[in-house]
Amino acid sequence: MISKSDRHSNTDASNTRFPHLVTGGGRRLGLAIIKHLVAQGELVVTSYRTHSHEVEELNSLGVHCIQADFTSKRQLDDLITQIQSEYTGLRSIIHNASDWSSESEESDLYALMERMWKVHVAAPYQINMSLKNLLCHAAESLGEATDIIHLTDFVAEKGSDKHIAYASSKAGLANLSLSFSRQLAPKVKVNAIAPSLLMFQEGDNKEYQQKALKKSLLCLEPGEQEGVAAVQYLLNSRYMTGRTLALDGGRHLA
Ligand SMILES: NC(=O)C1=CN([C@@H]2O[C@H](COP(=O)(O)OP(=O)(O)OC[C@H]3O[C@@H](n4cnc5c(N)ncnc54)[C@H](OP(=O)(O)O)[C@@H]3O)[C@@H](O)[C@H]2O)C=CC1
Ligand SMILES: Nc1nc2c(c(=O)[nH]1)N=C([C@H](O)[C@@H](O)CO)CN2
Repeated sequence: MISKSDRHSNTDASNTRFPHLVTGGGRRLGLAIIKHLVAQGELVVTSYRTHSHEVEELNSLGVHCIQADFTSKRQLDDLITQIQSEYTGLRSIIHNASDWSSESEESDLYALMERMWKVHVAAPYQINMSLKNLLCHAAESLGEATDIIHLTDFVAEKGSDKHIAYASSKAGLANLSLSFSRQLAPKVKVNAIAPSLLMFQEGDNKEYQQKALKKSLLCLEPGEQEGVAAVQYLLNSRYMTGRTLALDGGRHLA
């Protein structure tokens, strides 16, 4: 029997390691979270929508990459079925996948809201409901709580002028943290991370960037590692659940 202190943080007495599931792992924050976990020797499964050289890189790192567009119920069901058939437990589920669409980009507003809800609420809800038993099994085997982490957004609480449907769906995602933290305690901790600005999109011009930076007290673009550090804090925490880490540079006071 190896002592708990000798075990890898994510290995049970039978030396079984339980993977992290990260959704939207093909770029930016999701990709950075995965590389951070892999660098620590963790096992990772990820869902991606669009195949890319980054996905190929993740495959070469031993990450189990599964294609799934969350606007397709069949693809979401297939993702869940594949994970249920290949794994007996999960160390965490990190809901990072997101579609940041605005009203200006979509003439069919019903379709926009439907897509926002599918990606940010329906998919995380179905994944949590279908895979919570794997999180609980891993917690029992490891002798410590496992994690669900929802990537929400500052605008979930404040609303948005140009991303109304997006913001409302992120509020729905934030609400999932409350229900699942009550339902799954103490085996599973359920928390959210609500950034206001982590990193700009490639196409954001200087005028837009300057305007966005001035919205917070700290006036800076922290970068993806700010989000990675928040994820690691929640994975390490033994006493936080049902809460949200606000990564907003003091925007609530600006
Ligand atoms: N960047 C920031 O400043 C902020 C980010 N956040 C949140 O943090 C998280 C990470 O942000 P960021 O890295 O910028 O996100 P990105 O928008 O750059 O990437 C989102 C990921 O989600 C995937 N995705 C998009 N649509 C779907 C879909 N229909 N089905 C499945 N996957 C999909 C994308 O896949 P593909 O690459 O194939 O398109 C991509 O991998 C998100 O939840 C975001 O809302 C919140 C506030 C600020
Ligand atoms: N899925 C995404 N959500 C968000 C993004 C993004 O790039 N992808 N970016 C933001 C911005 O940082 C915005 O808050 C300020 O420019 C918000 N959500």
